[in-house]
Amino acid sequence: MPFSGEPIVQITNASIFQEDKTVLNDVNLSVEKGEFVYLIGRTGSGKSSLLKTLYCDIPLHMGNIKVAGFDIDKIKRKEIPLLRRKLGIVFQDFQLLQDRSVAENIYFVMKATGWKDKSKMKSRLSNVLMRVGLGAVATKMPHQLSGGEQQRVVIARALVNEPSILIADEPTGNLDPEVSDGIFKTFEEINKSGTAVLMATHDFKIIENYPKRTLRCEKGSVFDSAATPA
Ligand SMILES: Nc1ncnc2c1ncn2[C@@H]1O[C@H](COP(=O)(O)OP(=O)(O)OP(=O)(O)O)[C@@H](O)[C@H]1O
Repeated sequence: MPFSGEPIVQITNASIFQEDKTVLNDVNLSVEKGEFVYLIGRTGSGKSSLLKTLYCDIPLHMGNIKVAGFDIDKIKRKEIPLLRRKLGIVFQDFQLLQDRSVAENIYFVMKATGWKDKSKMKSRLSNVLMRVGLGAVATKMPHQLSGGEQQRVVIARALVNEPSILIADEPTGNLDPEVSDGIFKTFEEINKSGTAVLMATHDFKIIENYPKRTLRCEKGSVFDSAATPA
């Protein structure tokens, strides 16, 4: 697939920290608009730390990172919600509010990101649920859904503001293989409609079945499967 324009993620000479410890050194990579990239590596190799730095959950102390047009090294506190509106973030543990219905979970994010018009909210709700293959679940409570369905709701919630990139941290980590496959295909569908996906995963079945460019965190560095050997 041809990619055009400025990358959606551009990392230049960045070091990734956890508190005062360097987790990854001198990271240089980019993710193009509309690209689908895996982030792999052993437990503790720095995948989550790298992703968290991209959405400003961990501060960037060294280097430059540009995400969806925002300079992460210069970003002001008040701009962080604007950045996050351009990103869809999906975690392993579904992080749905358990005391609210599916619709209320999604409306919660809409309200927090400035949506006001009730009829537009309603139509966006059915649109995002449809995109993840969920029909009549809007009034259900999270505990009435399977793990796979809950993860679909999380993906739907992440799509509310039409993000340019989905950042997913082990999105299939807690699911059975067949369910994982279905969730993965949902990410692929979303990617086909133009949203870039950066997915940290340990799920080697998925990587084997759906090979893509892979970034591997190892011994403090990130290796890119697309890089030409020196
Ligand atoms: N909140 C934290 N405070 C201090 N150190 C942390 C914190 N979270 C992670 N670390 C450390 O940072 C390093 C990288 O962890 P990170 O969670 O980024 O790895 P990971 O590759 O995502 O691992 P996993 O696959 O288990 O999620 C590890 O040495 C970890 O112990």
